[in-house]
Amino acid sequence: MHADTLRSVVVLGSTGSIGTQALDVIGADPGRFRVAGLAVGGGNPGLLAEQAASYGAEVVAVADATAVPALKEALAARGASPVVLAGPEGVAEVAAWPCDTVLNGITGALGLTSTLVALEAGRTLALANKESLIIGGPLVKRLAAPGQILPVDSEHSAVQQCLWAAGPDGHRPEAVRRLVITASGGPFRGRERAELLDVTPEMALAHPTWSMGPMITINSATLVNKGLEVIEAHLLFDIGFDRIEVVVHPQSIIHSMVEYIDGSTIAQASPPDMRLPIALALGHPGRIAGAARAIDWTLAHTWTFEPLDDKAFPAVALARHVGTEGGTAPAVYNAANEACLEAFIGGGLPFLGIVDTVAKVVEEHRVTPADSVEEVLAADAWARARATELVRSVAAG
Ligand SMILES: NC(=O)C1=CN([C@@H]2O[C@H](COP(=O)(O)OP(=O)(O)OC[C@H]3O[C@@H](n4cnc5c(N)ncnc54)[C@H](OP(=O)(O)O)[C@@H]3O)[C@@H](O)[C@H]2O)C=CC1
Ligand SMILES: CC(=O)[C@@H](O)[C@H](O)COP(=O)(O)O
Ligand SMILES: [Mn+2]
Repeated sequence: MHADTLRSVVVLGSTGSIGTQALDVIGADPGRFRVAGLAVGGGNPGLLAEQAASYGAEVVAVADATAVPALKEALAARGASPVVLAGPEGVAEVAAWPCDTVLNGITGALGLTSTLVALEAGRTLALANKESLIIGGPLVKRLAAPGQILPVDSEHSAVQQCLWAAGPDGHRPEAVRRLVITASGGPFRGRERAELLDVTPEMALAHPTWSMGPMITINSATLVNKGLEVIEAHLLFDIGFDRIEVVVHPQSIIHSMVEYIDGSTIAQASPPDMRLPIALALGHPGRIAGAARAIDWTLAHTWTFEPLDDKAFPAVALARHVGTEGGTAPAVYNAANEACLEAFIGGGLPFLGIVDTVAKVVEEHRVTPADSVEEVLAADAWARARATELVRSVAAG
């Protein structure tokens, strides 16, 4: 590929699970990609410096300004001299840095500003940070031109591929009967509610099929991740909640499906490896050869499907409820969950308390429109504070 066809990429959250895999994809094809900028929280300045030096980033940012001295020292030791920015404003500046594609691999609601800034700057947004779309909802959608957001989340990348595979006619909304989103079921699949009483963070962090950051891993255990993904699918593909189904598929090989009105179902299948959806979003509209391993059809293997147990795992039904309410409701669901995760990891809330508390916060919330960032952030702040109060009152007995 000629140098002027190089695609420049900004990777936000470059030291995390998505970020490091994105750099693997980029590094495997230096004729296709170059790294324009990197941004992180600041927990691992040494790794950020190493990435900046290896990939020749023009700019790096750490959200936590106290990490700057260690970062500068590590950069100097590697002979790298990118522009160094700090604080949330520094991260936002990297999100708007001149480039072709911004990959948002930041975790949680913190990723909202970057999503908005990248879209406003006109960049193609490879979106792993589902939370920003879910909480920003109409705000994010208003900013995004058709095709400007490319999903990185494996299920949504799969749906996108199924829609593309069906050709121009299959992509028409009236041709689609429903989307079927697959869920691994997490480490506690098959358990009843009573069997979830003494689940520890260590147990919840043991995902059966994917290796991911801690927040999404625990969200997979509670099925909150699948709830968020149902809302994400509704927003990305403009389809009603009554036409989005969840099916448990423990092997995580079928990443989702589209059922058409004529009874045909198109599914996307590949071994669980995020480098495939990342490569697809970064390389779009091309496919990157060897981005991930394909299924080995010489080995005997079985794919199974089962219904979701909504009694033991009510998070998906709750997400459908907040998604249907719209406005600030999804932001409240997400923020209450993030606060509860922190409490669970810190030992201050039992596993079942996570979704129970989110449900209480959602019930108390008076939904308002989410037409501005301020409205979304106010709902987010209220939900975190209320969830924290409820957690404390439970702990106090
Ligand atoms: N991991 C996966 O396989 C998948 C992840 N996703 C989604 O992708 C996103 C990232 O997940 P994952 O990679 O697992 O998470 P990780 O926890 O592994 O990584 C998060 C990254 O975000 C950085 N970060 C934290 N705070 C900020 C901030 N304020 N500004 C900039 N960067 C920040 C972290 O830096 P530091 O460590 O310095 O704090 C780290 O680099 C999530 O939204 C998740 O739901 C979706 C599908 C699959
Ligand atoms: C890899 C990915 O996209 C994750 O969101 C994954 O789907 C989590 O697995 P669960 O199906 O267990 O939520
Ligand atoms: Mn997913």
